[in-house]
Order: sequence, then structure tokens, then C-alpha cells
Amino acid sequence: MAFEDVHFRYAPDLPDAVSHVTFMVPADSTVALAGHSGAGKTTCASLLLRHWDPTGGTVRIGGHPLRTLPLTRIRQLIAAVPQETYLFNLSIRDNIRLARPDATDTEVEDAAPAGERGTHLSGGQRQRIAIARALLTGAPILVLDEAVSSLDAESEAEVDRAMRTARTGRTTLIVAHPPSTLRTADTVVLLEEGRIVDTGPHDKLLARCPAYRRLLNEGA
Ligand SMILES: Nc1ncnc2c1ncn2[C@@H]1O[C@H](COP(=O)(O)OP(=O)(O)OP(=O)(O)O)[C@@H](O)[C@H]1O
Repeated sequence: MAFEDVHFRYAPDLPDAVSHVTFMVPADSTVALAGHSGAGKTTCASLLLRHWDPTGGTVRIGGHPLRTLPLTRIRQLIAAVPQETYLFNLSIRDNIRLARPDATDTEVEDAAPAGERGTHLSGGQRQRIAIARALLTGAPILVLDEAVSSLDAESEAEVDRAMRTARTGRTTLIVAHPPSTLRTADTVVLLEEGRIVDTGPHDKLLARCPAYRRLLNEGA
């Protein structure tokens, strides 16, 4: 999956929300988008999901420009884990099964990170249901919009575990709110005001990029 000199503005009279954005996510690897609020992370994820088409440049999946793929095909290829998970007044099993109504019980259980019961679910449990839904679709590409709401350490560890399992064998783009997932990504793309400031593994950016260090210090 690749972004090639992508530009996007939400309206003709607004400035570019992202500009000159170029990066690639090799198959089975994880790229995390980092940056302050408003830097353009969510916009990039939305362009990948084809909620909008770029104003300029090209987003590709498997070499194909996104705009040449039918939306139904894009939905088969990409599963999104949103920040907010909408749950229906159904069992956890049926809430997960909404992602693919013909799934067997075994498939639902395989996708489910754990089998808690109860109607009052914590933020972490809701996120794990969202991850299970994404897994059940069988899509090879994941877009994870990391939840901003703070979780206790135990829930965060469980969500991290579920995310890591989900990412195994999949190509993943994370909208990262620092710092937890940035360390686990293969590559971090640091955005500022819609432009890429630097791209590289977390450790390398930490060593060479003052803007990245500032972002992490603020998030700590
Ligand atoms: N629907 C919209 N209409 C107009 N402008 C928008 C819209 N969504 C985002 N923007 C603008 O686009 C720019 C990039 O926003 P974006 O949401 O991609 O940032 P972000 O890095 O995801 O921020 P956050 O961490 O707060 O989610 C910002 O200037 C924002 O105000």
C-alpha cells in the first residue's frame, strides 16, 4: 500500500489538510502515523478508506490506484478499527458477528480476543470487540485508529496484545496517539501541518528528530 505525493483539501477554500505525502507500507508490516492533533493523521487514514479521493497524487493498494478499485473491493481489502465502537444490545458474540453475519461460532471465537460477558463493557473491552470485528472480515489490510481515551494499565496491555495479534500477517496503518504503539510499529511517519517531517523506525526518529522527541515528551 502506498501514498504517492498525496494532497487533499476538505473544501476549495480551505488549505491543504495533507500535502506532498509519500510513504509506503510493505506487505505484512505496520506503519504508524504520528503527529499533533490536526497534523493530518486521520485524513490519511480516511483517504486510504476512500472516504474521499485525493485532490492530487495517488493512493495505491497492491499497485492499483484506489480510485480504480470498486468500493466493494476496497471494503474486502481493508478493515477499519474506529476509535469509538458502536455496540448493539446483543451478546458479545452477536456484536462481533455483525462484521460478517455468516460467520460460524468458531470463527467468531477465533476472532474474539477474549470472552468476557456482561453488558457494561469497559473502553478496553469495546476496543477489543472492534478488533475482533475487523479480524472476522478477513481483510488483509487494517486501519487502526488508536483510541485516545485513557485505559488502565491492565486494559491497555490487553488491547495492545489484541492489536499485535491482529497485525500479525496483515498490512497495518495505525493512527497513533503517542506513545504506546509507536514503539511497536516497523515505521513511523511523523506529520506536521499535513506534511511529512521524517519517516523511520521509532528508535531512529528518537535519535535524530527533535520534533519527534518533542511530540513524545508532550505525550508522556
Ligand atoms: N471534515 C473536515 N472538514 C474540514 N477540515 C477538516 C475536516 N477534518 C479535518 N480537517 C482539518 O484537516 C487538518 C488535518 O486534520 P486531521 O483530523 O487529519 O488531523 P489528525 O492528525 O488526525 O488530528 P487528531 O489527532 O486530532 O485526530 C486539520 O487542519 C483539520 O482541522
